[in-house]
Amino acid sequence: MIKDTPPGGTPAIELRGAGKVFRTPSGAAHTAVRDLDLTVRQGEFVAVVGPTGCGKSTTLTLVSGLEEPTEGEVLIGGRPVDGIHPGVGFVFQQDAVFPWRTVLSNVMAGPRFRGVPKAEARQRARDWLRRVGLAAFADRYPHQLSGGQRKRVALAQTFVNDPAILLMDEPFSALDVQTRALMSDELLELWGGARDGRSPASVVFVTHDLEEAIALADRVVVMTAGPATVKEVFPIALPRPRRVESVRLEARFIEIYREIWSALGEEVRITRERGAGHVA
Ligand SMILES: Nc1ncnc2c1ncn2[C@@H]1O[C@H](COP(=O)(O)OP(=O)(O)OP(=O)(O)O)[C@@H](O)[C@H]1O
Repeated sequence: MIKDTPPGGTPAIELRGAGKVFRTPSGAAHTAVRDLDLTVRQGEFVAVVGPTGCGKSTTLTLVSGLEEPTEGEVLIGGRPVDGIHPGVGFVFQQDAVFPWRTVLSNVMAGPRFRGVPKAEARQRARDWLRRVGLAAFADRYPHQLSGGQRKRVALAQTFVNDPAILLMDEPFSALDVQTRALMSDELLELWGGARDGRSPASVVFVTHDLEEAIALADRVVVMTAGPATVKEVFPIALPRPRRVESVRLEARFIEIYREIWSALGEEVRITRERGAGHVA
């Protein structure tokens, strides 16, 4: 087990003994996550893997401020999370685009909402559309784009707000395998080069795909079967820059995969043996 303390400076995200109990419609208590201890450093890319339904998304909603913990603490930049933090960006499996707005207007929406003057918002949006390879698509509507292109819009929409923290919940899982690998590479490039010489965003990336987790992350967090807590944290000592299609063929990658799978596979088996979910 790797001790989870950052080397110095204020950690970007801290979960300290955090837990979440939901009330089900029948009034019963359902523990989704428990005793979560995790620190994400500034500029660190952390991937979270765990069996289906274990509580990965719930962990993200606690960090996002969309839900409050019922136990323990969640801190961003050393302060308790109190509602949705302006420095946090999200990318989910479902695209959060406005279907009635053009691509450009979608990417401008965040800065406009934050009070950026129209001309500057347009300029920033155009710049991000260029960076994600969609400069020629600014006037299209979301339904006129492919799944991968819509995902690029979602990335531009998020990065245009210059988030210090990026929360991603299976952002590429609806894409085909090749597009997915391409998008992972693009994400790494955007993440590495986004903040003009400043430390990159701190990322928490939830995925079902262990290969994706290893290819992207500095550390991979394995969660237990639900109610989830941190089972083990694995540092990924693979050099950057990485290209996901080539890095996963490296001998070291395969060794890391085996090591993490021995921890994750056990939790997946427990979840399967219980059936789809767990009894709270
Ligand atoms: N609002 C809610 N009310 C009641 N129970 C909830 C609520 N949200 C989530 N849960 C339950 O909490 C548990 C964890 O759900 P969560 O979505 O966090 O898991 P997950 O690991 O992200 O799942 P998956 O891998 O399938 O996406 C599940 O049993 C789920 O049914």
